[in-house]
Amino acid sequence: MATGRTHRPATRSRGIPEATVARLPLYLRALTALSERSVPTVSSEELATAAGVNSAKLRKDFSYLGSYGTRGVGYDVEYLVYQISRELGLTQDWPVVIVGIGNLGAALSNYGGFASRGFRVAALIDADPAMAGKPVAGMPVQHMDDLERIITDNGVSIGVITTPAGAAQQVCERLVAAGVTSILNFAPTVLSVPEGVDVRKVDLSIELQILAFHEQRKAGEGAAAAEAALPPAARESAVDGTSTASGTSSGAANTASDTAANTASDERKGPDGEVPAVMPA
Ligand SMILES: NC(=O)c1ccc[n+]([C@@H]2O[C@H](COP(=O)([O-])OP(=O)(O)OC[C@H]3O[C@@H](n4cnc5c(N)ncnc54)[C@H](O)[C@@H]3O)[C@@H](O)[C@H]2O)c1
Repeated sequence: MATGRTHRPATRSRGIPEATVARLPLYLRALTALSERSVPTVSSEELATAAGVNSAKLRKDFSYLGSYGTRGVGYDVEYLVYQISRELGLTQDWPVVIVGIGNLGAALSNYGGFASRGFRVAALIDADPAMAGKPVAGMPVQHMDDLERIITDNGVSIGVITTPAGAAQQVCERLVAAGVTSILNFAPTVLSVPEGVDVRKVDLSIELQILAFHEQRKAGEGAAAAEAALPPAARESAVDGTSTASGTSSGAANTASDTAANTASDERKGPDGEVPAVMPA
């Protein structure tokens, strides 16, 4: 098996940069909400705010789709929903298998949001013989022995891995050998896949680490601002009185921030520069 990562050029063959592709689901979510409220048109500023994206970036992103909007009117909501869905391949039904039906796998199986976005859970698969035939989210869990047949019969190209980390690579290899070419990995491990297989990873603890880093920085800034607001005499006595303690604690805080920042950014990129599926806000 090749060293395995998702090797993708920064720009897709049809000329849409990966960063734009990563923002398309954000636009689609905001547009779907507008469509549900029967809003006919939206300005780039309104849509950018709803999607949490800068409006100049949004206009640039939409230019890749050939969508420029109408001056003074904005973008046609329904047409943009169609365009983005088509670009993301969501105008067709995607059968998906979930492998590892424990706490997380069962929770994902019960999530209703996949179907409305074009993803049909075709099968739930687990290695535990005691699970076989048990209903989860209204479907019987199937055994790993049947994985290859299930994938072929259902034409599955997307697999979700929610097994323990130690089993994930082996599960991944079986999925790929059976014809799966896209994997959403929840297990906390880096998967090796051959050229042509896409892996997206989701790790909520990494997102929490990034938030912890920002929380810590906010707390540090708050303490500095409070100290700066003190009258000079009080500031000096505050510094004198706590010089050792504050020196130690701020040194520790810096070290911890640096560690959190490094961990978060290293983990976020992955060794191959792969970006996790969940993007920070
Ligand atoms: N990405 C995240 O944010 C996130 C959050 C929570 C959990 N996780 C990860 O998700 C995974 C599952 O967590 P969980 O709490 O659901 O665990 P769990 O133990 O409840 O479930 C794991 C399931 O995988 C099955 N399994 C084990 N080996 C298998 C194999 N070789 N083939 C098929 N099935 C196999 C087990 O029988 C079990 O049903 C873990 O790796 C965990 O670290 C990730």
